[in-house]
Amino acid sequence: MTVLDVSNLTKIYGEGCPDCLDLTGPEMGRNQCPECGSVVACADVDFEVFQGEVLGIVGESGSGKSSVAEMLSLDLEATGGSVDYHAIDGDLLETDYQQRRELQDFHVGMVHQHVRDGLNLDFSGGGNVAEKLLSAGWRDYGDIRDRVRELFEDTEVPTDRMDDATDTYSGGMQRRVQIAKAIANDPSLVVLDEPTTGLDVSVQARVLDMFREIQREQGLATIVVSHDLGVIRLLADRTLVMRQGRIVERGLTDRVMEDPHHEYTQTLINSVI
Ligand SMILES: Nc1ncnc2c1ncn2[C@@H]1O[C@H](COP(=O)(O)OP(=O)(O)OP(=O)(O)O)[C@@H](O)[C@H]1O
Repeated sequence: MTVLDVSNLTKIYGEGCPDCLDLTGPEMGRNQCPECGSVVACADVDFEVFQGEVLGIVGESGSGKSSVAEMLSLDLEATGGSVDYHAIDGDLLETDYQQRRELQDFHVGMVHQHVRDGLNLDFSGGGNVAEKLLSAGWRDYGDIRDRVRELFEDTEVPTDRMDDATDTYSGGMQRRVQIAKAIANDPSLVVLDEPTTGLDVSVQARVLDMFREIQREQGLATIVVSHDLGVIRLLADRTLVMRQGRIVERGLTDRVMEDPHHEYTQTLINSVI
């Protein structure tokens, strides 16, 4: 089942002009329009995401990955395009404020690149997850505690730390709490933006393994955005490669990694071998 169908997704920072799209992109070697100075973060981005699959988006810093992720998690307004989303049977980009809140509360879980964008570090870890349950209508204190405990167990956060302030948690624990919060209301889509930023290598592997297990068990449609090919290789079934705001290559992750067709993908892969 198709969860998300993205067509011509475009984000331009700035006023934009009729030449922006023609004068930017990988062939032009830039993402800033020389005519008007606007930055074309991404343009003409097309893809589908199916239930139970992980789609990876990889590219170097500035290629437009986060802009795509934030538009799909409804944290950033798109300049153009359409996103058919099965949960609302319509265009995600045409939703009003109320619908967006509802989608973020129930249907789309986001794990932000920067912990501070996803968690209130002054709240307890449990409080951060409880906040997400409260916004979805949970009211009974005991039920909320039980659900938070269950989510902490699933994401391997020590339950005896539930009531401690989140800023006393390790980086890996904070990332796990973000994942617990993202999946709290059984969303149909989870977006992970650079899920291992700031974690050391052994912690990265444990967080990714834990997420992969939950993702498989729950059949979550997931988009994972990373500059790190190791993260993409470990999580993604299919991969899109972005450069200067455009998709330059797409395919099954194994194929993209082992037999990259585009010169840029070959350079990316060679740079980590
Ligand atoms: N608020 C903004 N105003 C102007 N330009 C922006 C803004 N946010 C992002 N950009 C520009 O848009 C382009 C794409 O940025 P984006 O963050 O989507 O890329 P990215 O691939 O996720 O990079 P990173 O991994 O470094 O976050 C970059 O050139 C960036 O400088």
